[in-house]
Parts: sequence; structure tokens; C-alpha cells
Amino acid sequence: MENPQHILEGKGVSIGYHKGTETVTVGNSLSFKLPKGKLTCLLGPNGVGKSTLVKTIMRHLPCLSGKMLFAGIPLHEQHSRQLAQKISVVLTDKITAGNLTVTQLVALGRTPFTNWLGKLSTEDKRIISNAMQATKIYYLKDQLISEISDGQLQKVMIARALAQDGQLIILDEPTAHLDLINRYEIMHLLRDITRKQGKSILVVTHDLEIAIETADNLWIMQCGEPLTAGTPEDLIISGKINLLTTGSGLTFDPNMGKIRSAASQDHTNIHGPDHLVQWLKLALQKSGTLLPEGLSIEASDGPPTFSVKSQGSEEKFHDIHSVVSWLNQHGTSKRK
Ligand SMILES: Nc1ncnc2c1ncn2[C@@H]1O[C@H](COP(=O)(O)OP(=O)(O)OP(=O)(O)O)[C@@H](O)[C@H]1O
Repeated sequence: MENPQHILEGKGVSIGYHKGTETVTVGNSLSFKLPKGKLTCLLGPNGVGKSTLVKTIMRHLPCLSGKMLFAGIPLHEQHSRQLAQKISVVLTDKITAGNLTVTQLVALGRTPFTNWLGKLSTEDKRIISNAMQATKIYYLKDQLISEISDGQLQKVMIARALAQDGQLIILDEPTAHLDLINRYEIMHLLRDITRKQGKSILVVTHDLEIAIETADNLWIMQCGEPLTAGTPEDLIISGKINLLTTGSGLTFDPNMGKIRSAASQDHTNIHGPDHLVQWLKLALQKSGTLLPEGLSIEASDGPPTFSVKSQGSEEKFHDIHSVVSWLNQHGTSKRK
């Protein structure tokens, strides 16, 4: 029976691959629920099995044990053509379609629906055009794939997935190799698609900060551990986000929303507006400067001012670089 809330469900799923006569297990007993109409990001260290999980969902790899349900129906019971109509996937593989136009590549998304002649109906053409409009690449429609940038190509691949018009879109590292602005733009575009078109989207990514900003849910995969899921906000306030930094000497700073060195000093003797205090702490951490007891820093706004107070004396600075230089010249210790 169809579960109204979850498009995809995994129950005790083991993933892996066959190597000759051997079966290599990459992940064991993974359970997950992918909510409908939401953007979910799958994060985890290199080699933990994120792509293997995606390929297992796509049935490119066998599900070694456990059960996966798509819209409440066991995945293995679904006909591959039906599945291709319902789930679209954008993988990391380099595409070799340079001699196709953007429209022709997007039109390939309709392949599971066309007859053996591959003829597009008026409805197919309308869906293709809509997919190009939604991804803001319509202006590129007659351009050759070999003539567009990597960021534009990612949008074309998303348009192709949209043209497939399935319920679930899975993307494996769609923003790898893109510049910061394009990474934000693509993730916001995916979020938009969940909101405006009701699609469910699963994105494999290493972009923690952008995932926190755009995703409704995060899935964290850790070697030998169950899959941890939750909203980014709850994973942060519960500290579970630090599953991503286990054993690395790094920690997620909930105030800055960034990963930082776990060894950095807390600097409780710095006070003032959050944005000034946070950036000063980061600069101190990077330079390895430790503040001695009895020294305090008061930051204030407009223009930024940092008052360094120690044993009755006070020095004022208007930029962070000067504060750090002064501290390093005036006897504060450096972390080794
Ligand atoms: N067909 C295969 N043959 C040999 N090894 C494989 C195969 N498929 C996956 N692996 C191995 O399984 C492990 C998980 O790989 P996978 O690509 O799923 O990791 P990932 O989490 O997606 O990593 P990354 O973040 O680096 O992309 C790796 O150790 C990889 O080398």
C-alpha cells in the first residue's frame, strides 16, 4: 500500500557489489525514509557507500539484503521500464553527447515514454519545453552540448531529469566542480522544484553548508553505523551533525555554521556582537593564538572596534589583522 508521506523506504538494506564470485558489502542494515515533495541531502565521507546506495536504489546494483519500497511497493517487484518513468537519476559520469543540442539532450528524458521509434508527441514537447523553462536554460535550447559550460550542463541534466517527469529525482554530486555561485544556484533550483512541482529529490553532496541552507532533511552515512536522518537544524542542535567529523579532529561550530578545528580554544574572554566575535575567533584559531588569563577583548560595531584590555591598559584596533598581530607581538602564547 502506498505510504502517503514517503516516496522511498529502506528497511535493513545491505548494499555492495559483486567482484568475481565474491560479494563485497559496503553498507549494512541501512534503514531510511525519503519524504515526499522534499529536498533530502545525503552526506558522508568518501567511500562510505553513497553512490553505491544510489545505484542500489536505481537497481544498477543488487540489494544484498533487506527491503526497499518505492511508493509503498517493493522495488524489485517493479518493472524496470515503469521504474525508469518514476525515478530519474543524474549521475556523475561524464556525458558523451557533445554533438547533441540542449533540446535533444533534454528530450532524452522522455525516452522511457516514447515508442520504439522514439517519436515525441505534442505533450512530450510541452514537457521538454517546461523543463527547460523551469531550469532557466531555454535560451540555450539550440546550443550544442560541447559549447556550454559545466554549470550550464548540470542544469541541462537536471532539465532532462525533470523532462522524465517522474516522482523522484536522484542526483549524485550535481555541484561537484562548480563555482560557489553555481553550487548555490543549483541547490536552490532543486529546492524550488520540490516546492513548485512537488517532486521528491535526493542529492548526494559534500557541500555541508549549502546542504544545511537548502535541504529539508539530511541523511548522514557513517562507516558501519545506521543512517542518521533529520532536519539540518535538529541535527545541529542535537550535535548529531558531528557524525560527519568523527575522528577527523574537526567539529561543527553551531554558531558559525561551519566546520572548524576541535582543538581551537573557546575564547570565553571575547565579548561583543556575534559577527565580530566569530570572525575574530576564527582568525585567532588560524594563527594559533591563545589568549592569556586576565586579557579580554571587547568588540563593538560601527566602525568595527576591538578593545584589548589587560592589567589596566587598553589598546584599540579597527581590524582583526591588527588585533592578531598585536597579540602575537605582546606575549600571548602560540599553539604548537
Ligand atoms: N563496482 C565496484 N568495484 C569495486 N569497488 C567498488 C565498486 N563499487 C563500489 N566500490 C567500493 O565501494 C566503496 C563505496 O564506494 P562509493 O562510490 O559508493 O562511495 P561514496 O560514498 O559515493 O564515495 P565518494 O564520496 O568518494 O563519491 C568504495 O570503497 C569503492 O571503492
